[in-house]
Amino acid sequence: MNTLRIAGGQVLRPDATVEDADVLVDRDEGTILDIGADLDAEADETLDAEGCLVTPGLVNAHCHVAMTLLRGYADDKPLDAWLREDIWPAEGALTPEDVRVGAELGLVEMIKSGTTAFADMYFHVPEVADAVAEAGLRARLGHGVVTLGKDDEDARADIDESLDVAREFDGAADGRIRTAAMPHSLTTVAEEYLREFVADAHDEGIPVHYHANETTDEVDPIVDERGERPLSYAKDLGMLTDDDFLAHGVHVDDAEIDLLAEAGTGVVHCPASNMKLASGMAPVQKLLDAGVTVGLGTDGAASNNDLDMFDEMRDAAMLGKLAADDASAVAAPDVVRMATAGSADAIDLPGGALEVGGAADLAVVDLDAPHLTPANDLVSHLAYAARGSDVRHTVCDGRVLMRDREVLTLDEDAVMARAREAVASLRERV
Ligand SMILES: CSC[C@H]1O[C@@H](n2cnc3c(O)ncnc32)[C@H](O)[C@@H]1O
Ligand SMILES: [Zn+2]
Repeated sequence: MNTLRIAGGQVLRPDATVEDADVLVDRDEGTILDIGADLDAEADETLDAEGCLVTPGLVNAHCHVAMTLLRGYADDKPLDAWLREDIWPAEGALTPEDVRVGAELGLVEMIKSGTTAFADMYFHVPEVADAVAEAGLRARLGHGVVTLGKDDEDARADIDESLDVAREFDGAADGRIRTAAMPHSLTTVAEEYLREFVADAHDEGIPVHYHANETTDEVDPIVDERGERPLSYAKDLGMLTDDDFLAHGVHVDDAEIDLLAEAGTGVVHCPASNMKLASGMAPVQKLLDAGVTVGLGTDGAASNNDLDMFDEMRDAAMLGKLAADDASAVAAPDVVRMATAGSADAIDLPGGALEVGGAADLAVVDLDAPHLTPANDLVSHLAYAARGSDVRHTVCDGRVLMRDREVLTLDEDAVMARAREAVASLRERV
């Protein structure tokens, strides 16, 4: 058996306690063999975790990873204008190679900030999947479908591509890649297509992921035209099952929260994107109180503007308190759970907890920094004070993806150089 030992650190356990312990990993199986203070087995490789906190790898449950190329491309606009005036025209000019390098750039950023798994909605998914296979993370990938403005033939071709991609890539990269069918939203895919698309996906056991209840501009027309709330419409369309997960859920009323809790549909909270686009404040504490599975996501780097899940935890805690008008709402252990087990649960991928027999997906956070001193409460530090740049080592599926801040699976400098070139060329074309 080929083993890895993460030695000399403190370990964050699923019950949010912290203990002095080593973590022993079976690299062949990609699982945790043991966690404890007195492990005497020799290991084939050791990662030094002295002065560090070993946490589950962070799980970014909603992203458009190749949008790193559009970071800073268009800021300071609301969602609809931002998409229509800037983002969609630029995305129309992206080549498969652009998406590949954008994805690689995002994956380097994720590895460097302790993220080991993510869910992604984009296009040119084969290129994203190749990049994920090389980088070594886990992902749930899907082709995002928009039928708005398309004729019937193009709309059906987009849906077919989403289903084909979901079939073809499920289980790729030694099982680290899973898939979903991804209608973009309840307003950008017409009802006549949504109903059939969702039924076809579910018939084949493919989960569905979509944006929902993100802005009032999106919610109000649904209510006006149908006389029902968006998530009642989603339920009618069959898109509210416990395999499905939606992004945002900002403008949800109490009845919709009950629908989510009853159905077991996951909600991915994206606080930075919601603040930047001024979309609104999701009622996260209410969702948690109702028993809804809540994960955390960055959304794309063009509306965030980074993929750092530590930032996201802090934003979620701060915004959750404002939304609830209660400083005790969305507390540190809640956001850490959302960024780990909550997200893993929402997108149904392994990871999110450090436990014997579980996935060896972890981040080693170096605590030897002024902003993490003194170590009064390490869960508080993860939620409120730590940064992605504090991550020293990242491990996914038992494989070391970053050691002492050196990314081992992708060439960081080369990826950045290719991304700069791709964007220079894109800017000439758009
Ligand atoms: C068709 S692939 C996915 C599609 O979603 C766009 N997108 C990025 N951020 C958001 C957001 O916050 N709400 C809705 N849609 C978003 C992305 O640019 C792609 O076009
Ligand atoms: Zn999104």
